[in-house]
Amino acid sequence: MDAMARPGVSSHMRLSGPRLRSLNHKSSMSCPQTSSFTSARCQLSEGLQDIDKSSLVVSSDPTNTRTSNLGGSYIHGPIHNRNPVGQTFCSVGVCVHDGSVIESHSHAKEERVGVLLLNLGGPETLHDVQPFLFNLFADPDIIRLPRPFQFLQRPLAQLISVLRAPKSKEGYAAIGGGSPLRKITDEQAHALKMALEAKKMAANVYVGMRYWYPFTEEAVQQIKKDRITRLVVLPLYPQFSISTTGSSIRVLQSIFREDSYLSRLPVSIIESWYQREGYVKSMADLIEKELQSFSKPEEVMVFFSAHGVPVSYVEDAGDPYRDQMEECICLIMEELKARGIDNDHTLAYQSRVGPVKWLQPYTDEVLVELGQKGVKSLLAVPVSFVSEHIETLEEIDMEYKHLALESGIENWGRVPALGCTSSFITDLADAVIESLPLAAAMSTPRKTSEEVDPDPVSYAIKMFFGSMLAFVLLFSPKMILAFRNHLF
Ligand SMILES: C=CC1=C(C)c2cc3[nH]c(cc4nc(cc5[nH]c(cc1n2)c(C)c5CCC(=O)O)C(CCC(=O)O)=C4C)c(C)c3C=C
Ligand SMILES: [Fe+2]
Repeated sequence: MDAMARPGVSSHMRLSGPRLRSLNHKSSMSCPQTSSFTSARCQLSEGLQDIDKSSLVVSSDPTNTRTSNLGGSYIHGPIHNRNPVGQTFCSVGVCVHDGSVIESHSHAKEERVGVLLLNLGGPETLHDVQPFLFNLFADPDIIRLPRPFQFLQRPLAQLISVLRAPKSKEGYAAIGGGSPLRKITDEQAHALKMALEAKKMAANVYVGMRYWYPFTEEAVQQIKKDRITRLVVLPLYPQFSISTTGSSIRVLQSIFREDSYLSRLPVSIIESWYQREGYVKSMADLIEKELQSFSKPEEVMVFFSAHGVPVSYVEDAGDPYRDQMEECICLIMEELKARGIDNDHTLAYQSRVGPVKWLQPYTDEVLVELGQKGVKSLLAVPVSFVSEHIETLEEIDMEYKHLALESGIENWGRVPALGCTSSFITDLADAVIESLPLAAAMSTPRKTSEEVDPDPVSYAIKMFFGSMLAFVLLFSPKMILAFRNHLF
């Protein structure tokens, strides 16, 4: 894996702590890495001492977020005073700037602050589903092929997207014919802009999606047009995964290193923020409130369901996702315990795709097991994402609810996604303000000659042989078995 394309991954590997493996537990333990928000901070700074600074971009961060910039350096030391407020005044989604403000006569000290929210994106209509899936499977951070086979990426993506599309379309049809992600993310962007303004920071907030409109590339073009002078990148995933935040950051890096303005722009990336007190408390608030809807709240099993990733991401590629997820759940349960709520809880992983092994235990299997063990009341808590989306609205609310009730669970509830919850958005605004002084210019080198796009003839040859090989692979026994079992 390209070290430059994975800011912070090496540090996460070193920061990883012991794992929690028990399926169900009382929240009487202390969290593996941290026993309080304060100690989370100490852990992070200590972990940074032995990091290879040449390949690492994580900064010493007193803010309970893991922050990096796009370059190869990181900044030590205390946070300085908050920055001056931006000078561009445009509303989210419009971002038409007043040229007279933007032009170069502006005072040297004037900052135009931008915040770029990164998200996955989703098909807006059923017609979009297959091309959206193509974009997703064409991402080398989603299907990780060994180097010699990377030329197969696009033909394979084409095949898998066509084969997966009918199943995905059914799901999107069941939730109204498209993903709500764009609308919700725009609302979050607007709410964040307002929260920043309330804290006396004017900023443009942009939305950049990885696999559908508005694409990250479009958002970056707008950032350029608006002549933003300092940028905070905020992925809307609380925990870091190579497949989500990592993938979006890789795209950003490749855009930034090709552009002289962008490569000089001070940027700070908030890589993960699941440890932030505001996020943890907001999640605990939602759980506490939802527990009250049960007749016997203390008997309810709190069931955290996270989006899975293939095991190889964690075990071979050093994805910190599972460690961060476990620590996140631990922090939420500690917060609940501090409020006198001591329910049993468990963590499982949902949404596996394809014939490889994913993080376990699997949500569907655990639900059946819990039903068999006599659990009668269960509160599902989606924990890897902060908007409603297909996997909450269809997979959890329909498929898993049905399975749970069939398995003997009698009382079912589900915590809503955080969305625009004000305590959460306010905390994101704090995260942005805290990370702003850490922004530094990107300094990654341009593409090497090997990485530069090939000439059209060799591209056509590769595509032809790639398609043939993908076709052969597709009919291999493992793939046939996967399709039979509806794994795609
Ligand atoms: C933390 C969140 C997510 C991780 C990690 C993640 C990894 C991951 N996902 C796929 C395959 C698919 N994901 C799909 C949709 C989807 N995924 C996430 C989040 C994470 N994915 C979200 C929020 C969404 C929904 C977007 C929406 O439209 O609402 C889909 C498409 C839907 C479907 O067909 O199920 C696929 C496919 C892989 C392979 C992967 C890790 C390698
Ligand atoms: Fe996904």
